[in-house]
Amino acid sequence: MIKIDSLTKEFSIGEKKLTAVNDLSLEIQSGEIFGIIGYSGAGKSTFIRLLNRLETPSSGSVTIGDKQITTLSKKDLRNARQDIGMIFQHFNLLWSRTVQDNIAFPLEIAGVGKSERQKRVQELVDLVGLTGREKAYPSQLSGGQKQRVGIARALANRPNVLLCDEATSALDPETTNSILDLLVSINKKLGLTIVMITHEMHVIRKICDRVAVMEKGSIVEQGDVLEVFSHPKMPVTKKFVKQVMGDTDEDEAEMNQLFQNENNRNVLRLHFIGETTNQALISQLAKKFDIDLNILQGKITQTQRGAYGTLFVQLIGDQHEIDKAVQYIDEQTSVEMEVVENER
Ligand SMILES: Nc1ncnc2c1ncn2[C@@H]1O[C@H](COP(=O)(O)OP(=O)(O)OP(=O)(O)O)[C@@H](O)[C@H]1O
Repeated sequence: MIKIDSLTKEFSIGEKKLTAVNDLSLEIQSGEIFGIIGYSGAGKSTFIRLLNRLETPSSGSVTIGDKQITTLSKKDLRNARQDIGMIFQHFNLLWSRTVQDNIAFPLEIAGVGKSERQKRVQELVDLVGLTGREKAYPSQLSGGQKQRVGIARALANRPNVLLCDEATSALDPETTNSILDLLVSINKKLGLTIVMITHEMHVIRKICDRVAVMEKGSIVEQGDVLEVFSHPKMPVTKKFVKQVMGDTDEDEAEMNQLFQNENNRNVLRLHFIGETTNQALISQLAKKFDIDLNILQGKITQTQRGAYGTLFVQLIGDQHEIDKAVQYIDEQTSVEMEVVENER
């Protein structure tokens, strides 16, 4: 477990003091993928660099496993860092070294012998999907491949924790997805705890179990990703959710317009959260009851903890059958439902 207690980092700029991380406390469980999201300047990079003491805190503590990182001597810190891998937005590779030599670098520093090093490097190359590219130089690789080298290098000494500092921000959406998939598979295969900072809600949605929202050096909201998606509290969180879900207020307004038309009766708003999200519900309803279903609008998005979203559906047919279908959704499924009333 990672335990962060009242962590504060102040920078002095001339006479002025700037508090980049402000009395921040947080617990991250072993084996989870924990995301920290915030806009530029929120203090995310400073925070993640405090975890492995690339930045020295002004006050507070960071404990990873049984080690209090903040009080370790330089030598003990060097050893402790072998348990904490890190990847970066701009990869931070050694440009004059090949893929295999970049990955071997932390093993050389740790004093691992040549034959064991070679074996480990090959394992890592295979793990991150770079087989055949061992002798390439970073300049010959795509952005996604460079990040794969970064990940392999970060995992070389078999760390328990992987810190990701905007690891996909320099990548196009498709490559971002492939790197995120790789991180999930590594998390599952190795039981690695992953802490990632990002300004993209898509990253949180796709791979994180829990999320904390950071603003002005503090965490203003945190929880399970699904919970935060479905019930965002703070304005900043609502803005991030909008990044992925679109503007739900606008959607509502559009739907209300539609309901002014009296032909639009029997409209349901189905709200899916997590395991309850069962898109098969629509086909089930059509099979079980003598009705047609017309999907008017909606958005369902997948998270690590299941899917989340809203569908507006109109039920068409005999009112008795429609009532039975509504009762079925209400009583037999865990989908949250609201019958949207026609105002006329
Ligand atoms: N070494 C430093 N010296 C002085 N101020 C710093 C230093 N590092 C960061 N800051 C300031 O601390 C605040 C938080 O910066 P930080 O980089 O941690 O934010 P961030 O959320 O990661 O944003 P970004 O994604 O833009 O880097 C900013 O106001 C920044 O200017």
